[in-house]
Amino acid sequence: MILDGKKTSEKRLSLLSEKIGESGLYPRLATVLVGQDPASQLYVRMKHQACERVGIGSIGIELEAVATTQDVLDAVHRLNADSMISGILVQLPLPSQIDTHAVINAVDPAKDVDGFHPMNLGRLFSGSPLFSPCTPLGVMTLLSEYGIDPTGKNVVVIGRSIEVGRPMAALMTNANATVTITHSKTVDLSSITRKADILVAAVGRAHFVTEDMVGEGAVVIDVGTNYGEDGKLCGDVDFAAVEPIAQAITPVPGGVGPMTIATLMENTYRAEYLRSCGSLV
Ligand SMILES: NC(=O)C1=CN([C@@H]2O[C@H](COP(=O)(O)OP(=O)(O)OC[C@H]3O[C@@H](n4cnc5c(N)ncnc54)[C@H](OP(=O)(O)O)[C@@H]3O)[C@@H](O)[C@H]2O)C=CC1
Ligand SMILES: Nc1nc(=O)c2c([nH]1)NC[C@@H]1CN(c3ccc(C(=O)N[C@@H](CCC(=O)O)C(=O)O)cc3)C=[N+]21
Repeated sequence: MILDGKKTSEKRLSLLSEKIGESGLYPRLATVLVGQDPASQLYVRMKHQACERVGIGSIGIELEAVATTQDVLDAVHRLNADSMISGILVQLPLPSQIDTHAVINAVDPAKDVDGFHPMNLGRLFSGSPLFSPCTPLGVMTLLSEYGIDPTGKNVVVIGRSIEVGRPMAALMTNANATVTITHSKTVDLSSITRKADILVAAVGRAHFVTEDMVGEGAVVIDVGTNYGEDGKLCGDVDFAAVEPIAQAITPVPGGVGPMTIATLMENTYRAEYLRSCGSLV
């Protein structure tokens, strides 16, 4: 079975659009883009388009590639103080001269729709999340839409980044899975991945997950977005080889990527909703 992230995200965006319309609220997302990396520009554009589709206002702050940490912090502080803004997203990766941790830490946790602020990660890890990172939360939503319950399942996550691997493991733990996180220092990776009922690949290497690494009937989630030499987008999983033995698998494109964007929209609405109830100050 193919887990269709494109279709599922369309469904979620339509529902969200109705919900926003009925709420009388007008959420607004601010994106901060530093430099002119074409992939980052594309992603930011996609986020603005999704905003427009669901009735979220959006503004884009663009800074030069030579911007300093202080320049980015100034932009973030202005957005924190701006009562018109519900959510803030600083597009990653930032140029190497910028202190990414300082920037993430500067975002008001109540506007942190990416869920990368230590307070939000701490809440996620303690089992009472406020905002969870969009990519792993989008994976949870996709599984739930297909009726796949992680309870009691062996989940193996390849990758331990703050953006994907670690929060993925935390969300799965909160959903009662038994979780193993693996990374580049893991010994005998395939013996571990073969035991997974649900395998999540967030490595950043094309065709990294081959059929010998996957057990019969596993659910395979491919987070990778790699651009091949031909310029085409492909995931971390060798789809053609793994699909026949998997119970369910996400394609790239059309899998986790669109779910990330839909989840960002849901988090932004949530930020505005919580603010309107006075749940967050
Ligand atoms: N679809 C979407 O919405 C999104 C997709 N992505 C994509 O997901 C992928 C992962 O992203 P991200 O987590 O940010 O990437 P990072 O580069 O931050 O993390 C990659 C992880 O993979 C691990 N790794 C690298 N090589 C191996 C190996 N040989 N064996 C086992 N583990 C290995 C690294 O281990 P170590 O820690 O030891 O270095 C690291 O933990 C990328 O392709 C990215 O583009 C990311 C965000 C959103
Ligand atoms: N602060 C921050 N938050 C992020 O969430 C964030 C980020 N920085 N930096 C980069 C990664 C990557 N990311 C993706 C979003 C959508 C698709 C997506 O929709 N992909 C489409 C295809 C897009 C295409 O045509 O290339 C798909 O897979 O079908 C992919 C990847 C969010 N990220």
